[in-house]
Amino acid sequence: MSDRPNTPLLDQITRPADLKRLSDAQLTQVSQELRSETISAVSETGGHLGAGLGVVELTVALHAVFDTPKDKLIWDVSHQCYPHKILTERRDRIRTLRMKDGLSGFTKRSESPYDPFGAAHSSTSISAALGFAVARDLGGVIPEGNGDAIAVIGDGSMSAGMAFEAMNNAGHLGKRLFVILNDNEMSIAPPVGALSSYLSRIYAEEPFQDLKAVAKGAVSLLPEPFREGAKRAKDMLKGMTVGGTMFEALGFSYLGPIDGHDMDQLLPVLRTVKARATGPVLIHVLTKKGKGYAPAEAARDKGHATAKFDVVTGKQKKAPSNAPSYTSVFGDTLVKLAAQDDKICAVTAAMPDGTGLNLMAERYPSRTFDVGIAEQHGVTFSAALAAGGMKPFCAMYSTFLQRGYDQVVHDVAIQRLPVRFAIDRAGLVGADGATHAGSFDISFMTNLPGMVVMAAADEAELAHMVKTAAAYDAGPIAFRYPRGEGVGVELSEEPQVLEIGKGRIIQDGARVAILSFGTRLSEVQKAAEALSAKGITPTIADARFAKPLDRDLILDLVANHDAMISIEEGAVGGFGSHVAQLLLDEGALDHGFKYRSMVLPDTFIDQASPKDMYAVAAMNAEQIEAKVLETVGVVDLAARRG
Ligand SMILES: Cc1ncc(C[n+]2csc(CCOP(=O)(O)OP(=O)(O)O)c2C)c(N)n1
Ligand SMILES: CC(=O)[C@@H](O)[C@H](O)COP(=O)(O)O
Ligand SMILES: [Mg+2]
Repeated sequence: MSDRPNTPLLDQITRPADLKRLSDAQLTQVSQELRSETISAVSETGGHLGAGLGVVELTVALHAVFDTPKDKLIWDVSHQCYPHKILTERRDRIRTLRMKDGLSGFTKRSESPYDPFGAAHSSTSISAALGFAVARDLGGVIPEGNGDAIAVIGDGSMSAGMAFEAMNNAGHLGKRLFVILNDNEMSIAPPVGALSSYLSRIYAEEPFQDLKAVAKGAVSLLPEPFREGAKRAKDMLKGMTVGGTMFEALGFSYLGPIDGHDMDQLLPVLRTVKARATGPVLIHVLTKKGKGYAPAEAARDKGHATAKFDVVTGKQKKAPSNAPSYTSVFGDTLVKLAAQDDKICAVTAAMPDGTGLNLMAERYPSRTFDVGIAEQHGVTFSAALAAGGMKPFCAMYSTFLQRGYDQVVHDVAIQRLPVRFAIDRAGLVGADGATHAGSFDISFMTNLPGMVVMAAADEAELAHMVKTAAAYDAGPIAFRYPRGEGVGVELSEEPQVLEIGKGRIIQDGARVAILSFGTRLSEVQKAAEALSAKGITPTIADARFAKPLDRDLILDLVANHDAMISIEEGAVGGFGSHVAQLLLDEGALDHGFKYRSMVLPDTFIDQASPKDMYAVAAMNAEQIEAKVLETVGVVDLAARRG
């Protein structure tokens, strides 16, 4: 290491092996520099700031003690991985985070060998770590080698069933495995539930300052790892919990709680477990989300996610909005309907603000339930609320509803229970990338017998669909809408109840019909304007429903046009596939009628702006225009040659 004064130590770190040459005091200095670098980078890119700031010391300590990438460091959700990326050969690209062709905002196997397991949905890390540990012990061979497996999981993510399924299995198998429980007493919103209270009680029973003093005393016995003192420190730390913990009951050794911002505690404890552990160990680390950046620490969400910002003031640089977000239209409409109907209630899985249910929670707290990160439970809970005579709105992001799919089938659809699924973040979402894209819900919901599936073309349509769902008691019903702002249409005072299975004509035309499902409608309209200059006026229809399909509307379009193109913000197997099935069943394609569908391509699309992602998917106005020209056979040869 350079002895040059004032040279940031971080400038001398390219990869974790470089940390091994530093003293403990220098590691503390690296942490400070890493925190500044993280803040500086996220101020330019926007993204998940608070979680990363909370694990800066932990990141340095883990990389200093363990031997990544041979040892497998697995970040749960991985929204806290920016400091990890800086230390693992990616500092030079850290200012491209979440951008097109830049670094992913999450861990990603294809990006780096230091990311042994990708994530972005929560609570998968313990299962993954256990899989690596078992593969190691069975002699699995991979280029980086198979060392220790370490899962870092937050208190919010620990509330999901999957984490406990993994703990249960790990405790039974008894493999050497490390779980770091990063307890910052925050999820995106303040954490909820009995587990959260339990974790607080673990250290509330002993004043934290006392524990800290004892822990410090214990670890001061450990000038070097692997000495006799290590065992004593371990025993002392373990002995601090009164009467054992639920983790011990599950077969883990429990260590802690320790202060996750104090390198004098983190380093010796990690060295101790690395040297001594034989089975599964859980290390309970207390941290602060947003640590070390006052605007994040002061924010309601502790800086969970931010737009680009000014580092000095913390002020976020957001583009002014021209229309309300779909999320807020959903939240506002639901609150209005709940005022008229006391059976309306709402369920969110740890996303009250993200789904707009914060509005419902403020106005009707006794009818609003945040179940924690527990989509499976949230869906079944909603099913039984419906069975019990309530009108539950189960509001989830499309991507997270995937986790509750068996419950949608088994508990809701088969029993024909009138759960109202409000599916937010439908379609391509932008900077969060492929893991968060809402690509599959049209397919997986329309495949279910008895499920009604709607997509809003704009924010006014969304309000109608919320009202339609509230009025529909015959079985389950779902409506989907995208992330971000509406298109700026006027919202009616009184939303309407739509007729189930009926679409609407937006524009009458000739030769070709465009049948839109969802918010591609505005792109279709832009394409139609460009086409009119070329002498083509397509008919435009908004299907509103993918299930049941508006057969009359569709067969009428077939009867009066030479060709039809459907478009939806979803993968193959959804709306277009159901339309194709109808046309086949009706023999509508037997006589040369041309039908084409525009769906998301059969690839996972990397992060970029939604517009750029839809360009990759070939679903923006220009591409719709090209599809129409191609379909009706008026291909602009000059443009093609150009
Ligand atoms: C299955 C799933 N549901 C919801 C989310 C959205 N989400 C991302 S981070 C987060 C909070 C996680 O809290 P915690 O694990 O305590 O981490 P912290 O942000 O506090 O570091 C949530 C709810 C998700 N990523 N995955
Ligand atoms: C990490 C995670 O899963 C969430 O924080 C997600 O990034 C939120 O997305 P929205 O910004 O669309 O609410
Ligand atoms: Mg947390």
